[in-house]
Amino acid sequence: MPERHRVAVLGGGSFGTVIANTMACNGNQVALWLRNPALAASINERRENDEYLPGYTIDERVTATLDLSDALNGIDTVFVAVPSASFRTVVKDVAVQIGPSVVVVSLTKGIEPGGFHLMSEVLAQELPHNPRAVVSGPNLAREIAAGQLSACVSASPDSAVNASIHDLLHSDSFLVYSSSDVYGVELGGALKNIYAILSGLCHARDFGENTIGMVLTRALAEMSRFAVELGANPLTFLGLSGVGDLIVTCSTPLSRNYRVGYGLGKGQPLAEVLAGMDQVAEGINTLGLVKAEADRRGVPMPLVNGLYGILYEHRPVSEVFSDIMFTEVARDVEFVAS
Ligand SMILES: NC(=O)c1ccc[n+]([C@@H]2O[C@H](COP(=O)([O-])OP(=O)(O)OC[C@H]3O[C@@H](n4cnc5c(N)ncnc54)[C@H](O)[C@@H]3O)[C@@H](O)[C@H]2O)c1
Ligand SMILES: O=P(O)(O)OC[C@H](O)CO
Repeated sequence: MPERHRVAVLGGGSFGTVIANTMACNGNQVALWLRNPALAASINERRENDEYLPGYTIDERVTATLDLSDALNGIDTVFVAVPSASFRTVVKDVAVQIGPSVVVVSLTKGIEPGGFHLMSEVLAQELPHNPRAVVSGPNLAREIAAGQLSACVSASPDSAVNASIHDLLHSDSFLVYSSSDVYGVELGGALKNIYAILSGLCHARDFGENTIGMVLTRALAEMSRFAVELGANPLTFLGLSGVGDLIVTCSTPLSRNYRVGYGLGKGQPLAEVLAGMDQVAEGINTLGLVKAEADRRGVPMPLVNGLYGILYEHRPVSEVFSDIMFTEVARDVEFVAS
């Protein structure tokens, strides 16, 4: 297969690695930038990210590098796959090293701590002249690595940018759809992490499937309501990056956020659950940020408030669920039942 594009992926965790490899298998030359020399050597010499995706073979067209300038040299597109807490720092370094024609894509599903900035807003602030997009959807890295059929949504106001991302990423096992609703797509990916924590907690407490179905339906109502307040299209939440990602992340221990909730539901303190994870669970930070923003805007978020109470105010789970289901239900019933 002839070389097609030169691209960079920033962040050598599970998602950065699988997206880098997906593009390489499509014939593109991919620089994967990461910080861990041993991991770079593992990828370059043994074709394996032995820390995050052991056993997954990485194509020869992926070159791991510790040098950001090297990674960005001669590229037409850069994908950012670091946690939201590090996103701006990384993007600032990128901004001084790329020209205005390079397409910049966020793969990150979170909200910047210390304010309420979505990744698309950080990109607009730091790289105002570059074409930009976000990619989100029901995309468990391990399942993509296993070749399970998966699909994502590329969102940009510029259809040519969506087309270029489709060209890089789309394959027989990884389908790429397009949207112009950037906020809707990225908010779906960020907000569902909160409800994945809640779902993990419900599963740990052996709640029935009927109950969990009701909780997730309410979650969809709540996240859509919040996102619409921020300018998203409510219909986006009926698609892959909304309800699609919500279903996946709330259903499986492959999700880090679900695992956090499961541990909490089994009585582990939050600090202990997090100490046992070597990967980011974005929902923890997102929960506090969304609660503060919803309070500020006056958006009713009973599930967010309830989970916040369990995590940070030591409220008993049974008391919170009683409140959510019997006291605060009225405002969501209209949406859910219609
Ligand atoms: N893993 C998935 O299934 C998946 C799927 C879709 C989206 N995402 C999102 O992608 C983002 C990254 O997730 P992941 O699964 O790859 O996380 P991860 O925890 O597996 O890896 C994150 C990587 O970023 C690196 N990193 C952190 N701060 C950095 C910095 N300042 N500079 C350079 N590198 C830095 C870490 O060292 C690590 O290698 C998250 O926002 C996540 O929600 C993950
Ligand atoms: O492992 P999580 O909980 O970060 O979820 C991974 C992906 O976002 C699922 O689409």
